[in-house]
Amino acid sequence: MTSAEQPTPYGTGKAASPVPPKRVRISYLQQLKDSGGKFAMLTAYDQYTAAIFDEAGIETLLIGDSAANNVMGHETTLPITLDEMIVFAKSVSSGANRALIVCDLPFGSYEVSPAQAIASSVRLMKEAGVQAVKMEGGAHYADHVRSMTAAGIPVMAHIGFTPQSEHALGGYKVQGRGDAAQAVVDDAVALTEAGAFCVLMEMVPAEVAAAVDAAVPVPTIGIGAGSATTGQVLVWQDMAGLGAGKAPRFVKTYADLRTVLSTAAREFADEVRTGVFPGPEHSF
Ligand SMILES: Nc1nc(=O)c2c([nH]1)NC[C@@H]1CN(c3ccc(C(=O)N[C@@H](CCC(=O)O)C(=O)O)cc3)CN21
Ligand SMILES: CC(C)C(=O)C(=O)O
Ligand SMILES: [Mg+2]
Repeated sequence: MTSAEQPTPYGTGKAASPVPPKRVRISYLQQLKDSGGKFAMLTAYDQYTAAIFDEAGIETLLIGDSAANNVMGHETTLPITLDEMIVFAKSVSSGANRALIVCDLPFGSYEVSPAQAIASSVRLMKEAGVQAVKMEGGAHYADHVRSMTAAGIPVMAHIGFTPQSEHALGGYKVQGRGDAAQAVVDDAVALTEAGAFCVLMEMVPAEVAAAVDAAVPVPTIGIGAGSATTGQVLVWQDMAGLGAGKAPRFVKTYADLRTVLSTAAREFADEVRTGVFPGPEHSF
C-alpha cells in the first residue's frame, strides 16, 4: 500500500473525492454530486454508533424516525414524537463531530403548516444540534420547504416510499412504477426548486431514481433506489446484521452483530454461573 492509498476517515482515497472538511458540509456533498463522487449515510440513534460511524468516515448520519421501530419496538414509524427524536438526536450529536447530522421530522411535527415545520426544525437544531432536517412528502410540501429554507433550515426531501404514509399508501410498496414515474421526478424538481439541498428516494425503480438524479442539480440519496444516486443510506442495524428475521430486499448485510452479541452474552452468563468471572484481576 503506498502512502496515497493509506485509508483515511473518508475511504482509501481510490474513489475520487475532494479533501474532506473537518465537518462535512452540504457544499461537500454538492461537490461530490458535481464531480461524480459518492457518499454514504447510516442511521444512528446513540452516541456509540454515531462515534463509530463518524470515525469510519460515514459522511452523513441520520437520526431516523425508524428509531420508532429499531430502538423503541413500535410496529411503524408513526408513534415516535418530536421530544423522543430530540433525545436520540442529542445522543448522536454528542458522538459525532465530522459527519453531517440530519434528523427526521417525525409524523405529526410538520404537516399542519410551514410554521409548524419551522418550529419543529428549530427545536431539532437548537436543542439537539443537528445540521439539517429530513421531511417526508412530495411537491405538495414545496411551500413548507420554501419557508424552512428562508428560515435558514437545510431541508432534505424524502420522496418515493414514505413510511409515515404507509397506511395511506397501502403498505411497503415500491413507488413510481410505470405511469407514476413522472410524479416522482416532478416531486423532486418541485422540492429542489423550493430549496431542498438533497433528495432522498426510498423504494423507487432504479431508472426512476436515475431520472431524478439527472433532473435535479442537488445530491440524491437512495435506499432501494438503485445505484445512480449520489449517496446510499441504510438503517444501521440492517447493515450490521443485528435484526432477527428477513431484511428488505434493498439491504446488504456487512456484519453479523446478532451472533457476535449473542455469543458474548452467553459467554458472560456462562462465566458468571461457573464462577470464572470475575477473576482476581477484576476484583479490588
Ligand atoms: N430496520 C428498518 N429498515 C428500514 O429500512 C426501515 C425501517 N426499519 N423502518 C422505517 C422504514 C420502513 N422501511 C421498510 C420496511 C420494510 C420493507 C419491506 O418489507 N420490503 C419488502 C417488500 C417490498 C415490496 O413489497 O415491494 C422487501 O422485500 O423489500 C421496506 C421498507 C424502510 N425503513
Ligand atoms: C430509512 C431512512 C431513509 C429513514 O428515513 C429512517 O431511517 O427513518
Ligand atoms: Mg425516516
